[in-house]
Amino acid sequence: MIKDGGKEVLLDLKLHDIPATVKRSVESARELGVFSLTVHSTGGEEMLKAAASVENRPRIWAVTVLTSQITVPQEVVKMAKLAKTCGIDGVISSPLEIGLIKKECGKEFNVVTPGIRSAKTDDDQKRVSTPEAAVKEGADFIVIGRPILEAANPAEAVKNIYGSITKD
Ligand SMILES: O=C(O)c1cc(=O)[nH]c(=O)n1[C@@H]1O[C@H](COP(=O)(O)O)[C@@H](O)[C@H]1O
Repeated sequence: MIKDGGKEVLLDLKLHDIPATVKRSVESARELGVFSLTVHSTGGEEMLKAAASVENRPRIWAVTVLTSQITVPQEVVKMAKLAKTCGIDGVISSPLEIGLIKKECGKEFNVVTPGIRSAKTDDDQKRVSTPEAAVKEGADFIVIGRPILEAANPAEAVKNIYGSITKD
């Protein structure tokens, strides 16, 4: 239905399982025509390689360290490098590590960033930054949930965020 409307689907299941099961899941996602899907980089080298080995597959992005966890940038970069070595197309990381990942893994390696907050909030996200900062650092995609879903006027919230990232 979404595809029929000309839109792309991110299947955010964060797969984390034995290599054979993850491979089968990627094949199923391919049959559904999804644009991209997520796996946990902590699933390890064999799992990541199995996911990446599927032919004509959706784009795969590996979660480095969840944005709800406190960590150091070096740990995030370590997971990003592992994912890249295994043939994964990019990573999910917080906006705070974008520059470092791009520097270490190259500009073509996708960086997708949740943990986007225009103002300080008291929720579970620990490594956050604004939409403007994420785009400026080179994020390929930004993921924004509650600041839109829980806004009094979600359409207005989207308009404001879009305005903030498209002004020069
Ligand atoms: O893989 C993800 O999408 C993801 C990874 C991560 O490290 N942190 C993270 O928040 N996400 C997802 O991004 C979305 C962020 O939502 P909000 O925190 O409401 O903006 C949620 O759907 C999370 O599941």
